Amino acid sequence: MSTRKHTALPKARTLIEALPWLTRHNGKTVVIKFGGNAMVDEELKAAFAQDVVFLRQAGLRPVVVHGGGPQITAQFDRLGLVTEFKAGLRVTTPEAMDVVRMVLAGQVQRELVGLLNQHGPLAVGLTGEDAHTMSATKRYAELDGERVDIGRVGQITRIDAGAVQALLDDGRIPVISSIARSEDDGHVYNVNADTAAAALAAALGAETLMVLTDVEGLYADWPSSDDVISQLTARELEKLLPELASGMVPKMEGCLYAVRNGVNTARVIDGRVQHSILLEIFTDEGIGTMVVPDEEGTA
Ligand SMILES: Nc1ncnc2c1ncn2[C@@H]1O[C@H](COP(=O)(O)OP(=O)(O)O)[C@@H](O)[C@H]1O
Ligand SMILES: CC(=O)N[C@@H](CCC(=O)OP(=O)(O)O)C(=O)O
Repeated sequence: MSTRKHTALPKARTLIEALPWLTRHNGKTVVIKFGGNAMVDEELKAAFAQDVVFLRQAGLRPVVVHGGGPQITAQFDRLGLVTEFKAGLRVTTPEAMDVVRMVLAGQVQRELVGLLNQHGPLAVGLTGEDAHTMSATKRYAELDGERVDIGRVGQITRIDAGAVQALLDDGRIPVISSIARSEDDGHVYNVNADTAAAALAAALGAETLMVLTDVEGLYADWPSSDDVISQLTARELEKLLPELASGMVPKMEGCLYAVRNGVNTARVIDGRVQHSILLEIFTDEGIGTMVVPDEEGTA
């Protein structure tokens, strides 16, 4: 009996350590972007689902916005079709849009909803099309100073967060695919998932935007070094933006947009580390890169 008590004590301490964080975050909305590159294996995806459900049961209001770039590319491969990116955005013909929509809404979103719902009737999947959650107009890519037509790629013009708020109020976990309804015509647009998550976080007045990816955070001098910048202000990030490359660009632009539009912190964290969400929310040692608004920072 006494041995059992003794071995259980560290567990109680761990729970107590989380108390100030639980108090601080109670009732707060957290938008979590789960990148396609972070969905490495089944175990990680299951741990992701556990973390999100944990947040919900601990009194937070988590919202998941998911990507699926590698999964979309794999589907193109299976179909024997070629797909290309320009300035980090997928060239999306109307036929390609069908594939993007099928993979994001029909495959990746369904899988995440299924994993979350193993813990109860919690997750509800939707795309930005549903209830006009995300509206967009055509976005062009900038290549060597030239405007390039990349098809049905959208830039978000409006977020109607009503349906997402209603789901949160009902105790659900919304899982959202980055597809937007078109303001221009009756069709839909492919939206980068980082951009979609940032826009939604701002519209929801979220406390935190958390972007899970396949690196430890923002590297100061990528690819020469893997020193992670643990914290920076919006102004510091703005100065760094022109030097960033590839997939980090929409992530950091999204973080900047979020903190400049009412979100308290925006973080990029390593989705390959199991339970990285819990480590980031409930401990002092943040594990990735945290962007804070100017007035709270050190710029
Ligand atoms: N400064 C940087 N710090 C970290 N990663 C960077 C940086 N610049 C570019 N990257 C690249 O960005 C990638 C993450 O973006 P992306 O591949 O789009 O991921 P996701 O599918 O999670 O959205 C990293 O794997 C890395 O190759
Ligand atoms: C316009 C554009 O490029 N859209 C992305 C949408 C998915 C996405 O952003 O997925 P990750 O977060 O996994 O990169 C695409 O088609 O790949």
